[in-house]
Amino acid sequence: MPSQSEPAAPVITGGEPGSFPWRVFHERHPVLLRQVLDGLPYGPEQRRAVERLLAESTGGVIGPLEDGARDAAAWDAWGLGDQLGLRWTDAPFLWAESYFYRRLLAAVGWFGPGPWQGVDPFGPVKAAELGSPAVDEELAALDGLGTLTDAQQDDALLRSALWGNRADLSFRLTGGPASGDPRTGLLCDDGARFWAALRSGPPGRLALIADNAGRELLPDLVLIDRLLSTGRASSAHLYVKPQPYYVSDATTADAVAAAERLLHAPGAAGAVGQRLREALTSGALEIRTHPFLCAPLPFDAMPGDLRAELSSAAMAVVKGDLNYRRLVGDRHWPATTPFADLTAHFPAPVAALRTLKSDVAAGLDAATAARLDATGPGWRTSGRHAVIQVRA
Ligand SMILES: O=P(O)(O)OC[C@H]1O[C@](O)(CO)[C@@H](O)[C@@H]1O
Repeated sequence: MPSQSEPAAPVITGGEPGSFPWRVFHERHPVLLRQVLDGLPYGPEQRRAVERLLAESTGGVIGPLEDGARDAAAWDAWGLGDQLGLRWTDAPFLWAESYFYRRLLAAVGWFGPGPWQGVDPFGPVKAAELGSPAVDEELAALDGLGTLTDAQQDDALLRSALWGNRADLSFRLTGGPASGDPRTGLLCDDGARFWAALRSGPPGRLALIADNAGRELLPDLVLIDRLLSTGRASSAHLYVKPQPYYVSDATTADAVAAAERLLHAPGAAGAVGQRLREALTSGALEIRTHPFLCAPLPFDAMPGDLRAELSSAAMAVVKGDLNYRRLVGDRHWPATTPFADLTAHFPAPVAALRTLKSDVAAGLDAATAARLDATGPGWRTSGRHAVIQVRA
C-alpha cells in the first residue's frame, strides 16, 4: 500500500454511465441472467426472483439479504449496512459485483431448502466448456512438451496458466477477448523472478488461489503438477470458492471435475491426471476454501485464520482479474504504482497471473503505461493484455 502519508487512490465505482463497471451492471448482467434462466428449468418462483434482482441492480437500490440468510452476520461484517439503499453502481464496484452474485444464488434457490439447493446456476456452461473439443486439443498439446528443455517447459506451463485466465465465461458473454496475441500482450513479465524465488530456498508449500474452472483451472493443475513433480514445491494448496461466483469461478466440484478430465485424458495429460490423483489422495495437494474467498473486500482485509494459513506458503500464485483487484485494491491507482507496494500487506511471497479485464492496473513501467493510454482506455478491460507480477 502507498505510505500512510499518501492518500489512497479513489475506489472504483460505476457511478459514471458508460464506465466499465456501469456496463457490467447494465449490459453484461442482463445477458448473464438470461443465460442462467435458459440454462436450467427453473420454475416461476426462481425466474421471478432473478427478474427482480435484474430490475433492482439496474434501476433500483441495494436491498437486503433474504430473511434467515445463514451468512447474514458475515455480510454485516463485510459492510452490507453501509451499502443498503445506495444505487448499485454507486457502491464500490468490487463490493457491488460480489453482492450481486450472492443475491443471484439466493434467487435461484442455491441456499435452499428446496429442490434447487446446491445446484450451480452456472453448471451447464461450465460443463459444456469442460467437455468441449477445444479442451481435448489443449490437453493433447501437452504431448509436445517433452521436446522442450526443462526451462522451456517451465515457461510454457506458466504462460499457459496465465493465458488460461482469458477463458472466463462471464467475460465471453459479451464478446470477450476473442483475440489477443499471447506473445505481444504481456505487459510485465516477472516469470524469471518467479522461478528464481522458488529456487531460492528449500521447497515449500505452493498456494494457488484459483480463478475460473475448466479451461483456466486445467493449466493451473498442470502447473501445480509441474512444481510438485519436479520438487520445486513440497506440497500445494489449491484455494477454490466455497460457492458459485462470478459465473465460472472454480468450486470444489469444479476442481474435482477438472482433475477427472485430466485423469481420463490420453497421453501426457492422463499422466498428469494420475499424479494429481495420487497427490490429492496422499495430501500432497489439498483443495481448500474459506468464506472470505467470496467476500466483497480486498485481500488486505483478510481474516486472521486465512492470513495465518497463507503466511506459511513459500509462494502464493494469485490467478485472474478479480483476485488481482482484491490483491492490489480495486482503486484507480496510477498504472505505474509499484506492485510490491500494493501487495506488501499480503502474508506470503506472491505471483499474480492476470489478464486485464477491469479498470485497475499497477506495476507497469512509465513508457508502457503511456503507450497504452495513447490508445484510449480500452486496454485495461479488453482481456488482450496480461501481466506476470511477482513480489518475492
Ligand atoms: O475471471 P476473472 O479473470 O477474475 O475476471 C472477472 C472479471 O470479469 C468481470 O466480472 C467483468 O465481467 C470483472 O469485473 C471481473 O474482475
